[in-house]
Amino acid sequence: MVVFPNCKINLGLHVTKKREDGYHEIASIFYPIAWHDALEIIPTKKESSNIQFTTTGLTIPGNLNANLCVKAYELLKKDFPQIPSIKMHLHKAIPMGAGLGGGSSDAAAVLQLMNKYFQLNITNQQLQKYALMLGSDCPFFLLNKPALATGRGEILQPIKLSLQQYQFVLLFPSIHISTAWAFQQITPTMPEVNLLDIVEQDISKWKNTLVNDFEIPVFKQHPDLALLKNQLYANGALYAAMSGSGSTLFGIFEKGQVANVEFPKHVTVKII
Ligand SMILES: C[C@@](CO)(OP(=O)(O)O)[C@H](O)COP(=O)(O)OP(=O)(O)OC[C@H]1O[C@@H](n2ccc(N)nc2=O)[C@H](O)[C@@H]1O
Ligand SMILES: Nc1ncnc2c1ncn2[C@@H]1O[C@H](COP(=O)(O)OP(=O)(O)O)[C@@H](O)[C@H]1O
Repeated sequence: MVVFPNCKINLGLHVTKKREDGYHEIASIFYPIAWHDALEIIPTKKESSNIQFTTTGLTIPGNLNANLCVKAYELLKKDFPQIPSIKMHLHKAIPMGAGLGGGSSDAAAVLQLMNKYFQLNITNQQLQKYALMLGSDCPFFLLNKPALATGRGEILQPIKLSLQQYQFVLLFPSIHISTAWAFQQITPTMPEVNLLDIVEQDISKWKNTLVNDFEIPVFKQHPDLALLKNQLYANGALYAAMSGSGSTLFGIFEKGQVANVEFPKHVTVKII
């Protein structure tokens, strides 16, 4: 069985509080974006290990056994020993360390796929708990609809927000940002604005109101990213920002406006 996990962008992101457990409270609007990996699971006869995991596409840093897909399999296998041995293949297309949540999306897909394929009958509520054990972004991908995220990112309030009439330009400048490092750069503060109020307004108003707290420290470390954001606006973006802890910048354009846009050669450009 093959599925195609997608990524997300953050429309506004505030880091509001540091918690006792080392994580931070955030407030952000998560919006799904149709840039996909591909993931296949095939049950197999029991071999030396429970899971044979292979990848193609972009090279994923770190040991294969540390991959979130393998961790998701092992997490369920611990509680559901009836899960058979499997072959799992991931074709990686979503950039990593990019603020797009690709790894979390893959992990959420493994949880959902195994629940369905092996008829584990895990409730949505329990799946959300497993997902949060794998990553703060992971529960969002079980919902995969526009939502206000609070807490670590797992308290999700679905919202009515459709940006289907626009085109998205995503720019990945091949800079890998560590999420843990990005959080450490921030002094948490409660925002004076309300994200839900802002996204209800016309997109032309977002430029001066919708803020990602990570932009200041990440742009300070990588000034080229601020230039790329400016380029998105110079090319006619209605709204432009960094996604999550970076380094991907996105611009939201009127359809048809994107054809004339040009960006530096070293940047991966995805138009959706
Ligand atoms: C910043 C956000 C915004 O959507 O996304 P990305 O930029 O990574 O895509 C998320 O909060 C990232 O979620 P995710 O990438 O799943 O993070 P995790 O694996 O849970 O945590 C990685 C590290 O980031 C820090 N962390 C993460 C989430 C959070 N609410 N508070 C934190 O302090 C912790 O130091 C943690 O050890
Ligand atoms: N399936 C996976 N896809 C991508 N990265 C993974 C995966 N499993 C583990 N990782 C690790 O997680 C890191 C962050 O990846 P990712 O979730 O894509 O970043 P971000 O949340 O910043 O978009 C990677 O550099 C990699 O070491």
